[in-house]
This record gives sequence, C-alpha cells and structure tokens, in this order.
Amino acid sequence: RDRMARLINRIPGPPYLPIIGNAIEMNVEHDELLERMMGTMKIWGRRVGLNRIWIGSLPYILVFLPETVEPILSSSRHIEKSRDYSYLQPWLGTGLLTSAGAKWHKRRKTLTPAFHFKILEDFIDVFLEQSSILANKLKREINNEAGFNIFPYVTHCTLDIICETAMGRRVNAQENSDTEYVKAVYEIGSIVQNRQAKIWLQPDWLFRWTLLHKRQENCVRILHGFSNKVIQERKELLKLQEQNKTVPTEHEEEYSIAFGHKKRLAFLDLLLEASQNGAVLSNEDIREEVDTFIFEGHDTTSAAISWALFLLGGQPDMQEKVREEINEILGTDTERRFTMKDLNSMKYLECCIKEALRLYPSVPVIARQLNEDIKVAHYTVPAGTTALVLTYMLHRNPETFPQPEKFNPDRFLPENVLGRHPYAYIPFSAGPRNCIGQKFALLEEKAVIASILRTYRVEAVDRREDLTLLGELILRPKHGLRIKIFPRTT
Ligand code: HEM
Repeated sequence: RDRMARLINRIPGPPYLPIIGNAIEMNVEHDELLERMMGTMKIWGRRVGLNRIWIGSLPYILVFLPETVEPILSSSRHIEKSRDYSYLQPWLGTGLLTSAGAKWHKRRKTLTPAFHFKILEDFIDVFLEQSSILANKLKREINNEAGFNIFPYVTHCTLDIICETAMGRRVNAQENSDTEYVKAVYEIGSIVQNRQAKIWLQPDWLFRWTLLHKRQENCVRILHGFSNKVIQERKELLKLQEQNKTVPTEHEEEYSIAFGHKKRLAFLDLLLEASQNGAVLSNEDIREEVDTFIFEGHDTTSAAISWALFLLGGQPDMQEKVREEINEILGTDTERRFTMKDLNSMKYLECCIKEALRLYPSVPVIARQLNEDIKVAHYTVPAGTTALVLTYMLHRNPETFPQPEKFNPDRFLPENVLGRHPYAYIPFSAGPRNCIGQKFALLEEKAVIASILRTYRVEAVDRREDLTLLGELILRPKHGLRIKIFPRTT
C-alpha cells in the first residue's frame, strides 16, 4: 500500500484529504462530472497527458493524450473493466463487454465471425425498414415550429434494429414504446446510471435494501424471461427447419424473417450454431451475449445518429453536400432502396459521422482496472489503479485537431488522416478490446441518416454552447437535442 501511494503520488494531481481523497470534488451530479474531470486535467495533467486523483482510498489516473492512452488500451494484459461496469452484470452477466481473462478471449474468438461483412449485408434490409418507419413517424413533427427532441425517436428505431438483428424478433418500440420489454430496457439503464452517480447505491449490500433493487429485479425478470423465451423458440424453429416441418401459425412471421426467401439470420442463430448444442455455449451464455448486443448496440448508435443529425442541422452547406452525394448515388431512380454498395460509397456522410463521433463520442470515458504495474509517460502506475481514458478530451486535443470545437468533416478525408497517431481518435476504443460492432454501427448510422436526409431537410434549434452534457455510460444532452424538419421537394 505504501509503495502504491508513493508511486501514485509522483503523478501530478490535485491536493487531497486523508481518507476521502478528492471524493468531494468528484462526487458531483453527472451534468458536472465531465467538466470537473476536464478541469482537473487541464490544471494538473496538461503537459504529460496524465494525472491522478484519489476517490477515498482508491487511486485513479485520467489519461487524455494519444501517447498516454496507447500503453493502456494497446496492452493485452490490461483488459479488465473497472468496477463501474459491474452494475450491468445483473442484466448482462459476464458477456463480452463485462467479462475478462480467458472467458473474454474465448468469447471474442467465437463471436468475431458473427460480424463478417457478408452477415452484415443481410441486416441492411432491417436498417432500411426501421429507418422508413422512423421517417414516417417524424411526419407528425413537420409543422412543429418550436422544434422537437430527436433523441427518443432515434432510440426507439435503434432498439427495433438491434432486437431484430440480434434476436430475430420484432419488439416494435417505434410503434409502441409502452411494452413490458421496451420499458424494462429503459428502466434498467436508468437504474445503472443512478448507481454510478450515487455513491451510497454502489455497495451491493446497501443497494439490496433499496426500492431500486426491487425494480431492478423486476426488470431483469422481464428481460431475461424474454431472451430465454426467444432462445427456446428459436431453437425449436431451427429444429423444424432441419426436419422440413410446418411452422405453427403464431411463428410464421418470425420464421419468414429467419428462413424466408431471403434466409436472414440473426446474431442469435449464429450463436446457436456456434454453441454446438451447449458444448461451447450454454443457453445462459447465449443469453448474456444477446443481451450485451442489445445494451451496447442501441444506445451508442442512437446517440451517434442523433448527434450527427443535430450537427448537420447546424451546417446547411455540409448537409447539402451529403444530400448531393445521396442524389448522385441514387441517380435517376430516386425511389429505390439503398444497397450495401450505396452505403459504402457514401464517403462524405462517413466523414460527417466520424466528425460527430469525434466531438460527441457515444462512450465518453473508457475505464480499465490495472492489475499489473504499467509505464505511462515516464511514470510507473501501480497495480490496483483504475485508469480512465477520456475520449471526449482526447478528441479535443488541438495538436491533432486544430480548432477542436469546430465541426469539420474534412478532418476525415483520407489525405488528412494520413500520419495521425492511431490512438488520437478512438470512438470505438482501440486495441484488443475495441468495439466488435463498429462496422455494423457505421452501416446502421449511414442507413438511418441517409434515409432521413433523403426525406427531410434538418435544422438545429438548440445551440451547442447552451447544451448541458451528461457524462454517463453514454454521452447525452441533459435536455435532449431539438431540431426542426422540412419535407424535401427535390
Ligand atoms: C456508434 C456506435 C457504437 C459506439 C460508439 C461503440 C463504442 C464502443 C466502445 C468505446 C467500446 C469499448 C468499451 C470499453 O472498453 O469499455 C465498445 C465495446 C463493445 N461494443 Fe460497441 N459501440 C457502438 C456500437 C456497437 C454495436 C452496434 C454493437 C453490437 C451489435 C456493439 C457491441 C460492442 C461489444 C460487444 C463491446 C465489447 C467488446 C469487447 O470487450 O470485446 N457496439 N463499443
């Protein structure tokens, strides 16, 4: 302990009190947390890109320059997530996001083929069907002079997309957000945020006595009940298909999604295939992974899409450029659906999406538990420290991104990316524990944004400087993102 304290205290950081450390400065509401962390970093760590704080007796380092981020994220030894992720475990168990060690290695290997581009191609139809429902839903906002919050619309759309692609099951959140399952997804998310924000809800033994725990148990019952039922039914359907038997009428729609003329497979089918009848993955293992995809694959993409639409809504010239690119790709057949090839050729839109993720990375902080000493910028960071990688601040480094607050998609033109430090821009994290779903996410974002922009012109109502950001698991604006929409005539 002495050694640890000695090594940690060599790293620059604010003065701290005995026993509580810097807990008073850092235990603030989530709308202030990001600002607090950035303030600390600017004062104490600006030169080295690294500083330390103590939360009670626990040491933390904050890192925010490419050179200090790289040793942590590139290492195959420091792959354990921090305590903050454990609040997700009642729902997600130890799936790919939360697991560590040998379990994570094995799962990552098993799951990687599920994200092959050939498989992603099959999901384009889902992206487009749900985007078209979204465009339709937005019609009701056409005459809304004051503007409306785009976030909830997009979140329901991305939840529909991930449920259909992960489980092969429609939850119709866009049509009806009042179902038991959809409500449970949102409620458990808010319980996890609450636990992260409030120090007294963190120890399990205390949390167990709260009303929130009861509500969490109820959500977990609903969520696991639904996933278990889908897994069971899917197994039976697979069996029927193998035997070429007729499908019961209540499963006809689902059967045609999975095995109809298009033979679209959900991630779940791939997991069932990989499970080898339970020898490699048990039903519970499969449930953990499906739930993980649903959690990690809907809020992240919804934030990314909402921010990109909002930012383009503030830059009419850039929005017009995206629109021109879409028109060029569609040519004379303006009514046709986008294909995978179309989405891949939307290069300017891709730059806009990347720039939006630079300014507002869906995951603003990535945390690691360091179980071994590690050298970062001439300092030995001792085992037992939690490392917080501040993507939000890393992406605002003026040396890599001059005029960092400016929305400038040209930063991502191929000629401008050349020579950039590989750890300077990491919205999907980097190294061995990077996001397994990043190609899926990019395609989904393109499909949804291009579908909206071919139907509407978007105008931002809120001003960026007036927004309050919540530094939670996902970066959100406290009061939503207001935009106005106008139907396109050409
Ligand atoms: C714009 C959208 C997305 C962003 C910005 C994003 C970002 C990230 C980041 C930063 C991590 C690392 C987290 C950490 O180390 O703590 C991560 C991990 C992960 N993401 Fe994503 N993600 C997105 C979409 C998706 C989608 C669509 C899926 C699934 C379909 C997905 C599945 C996962 C999984 C399973 C992990 C854990 C990987 C591992 O630890 O091996 N993500 N994501």
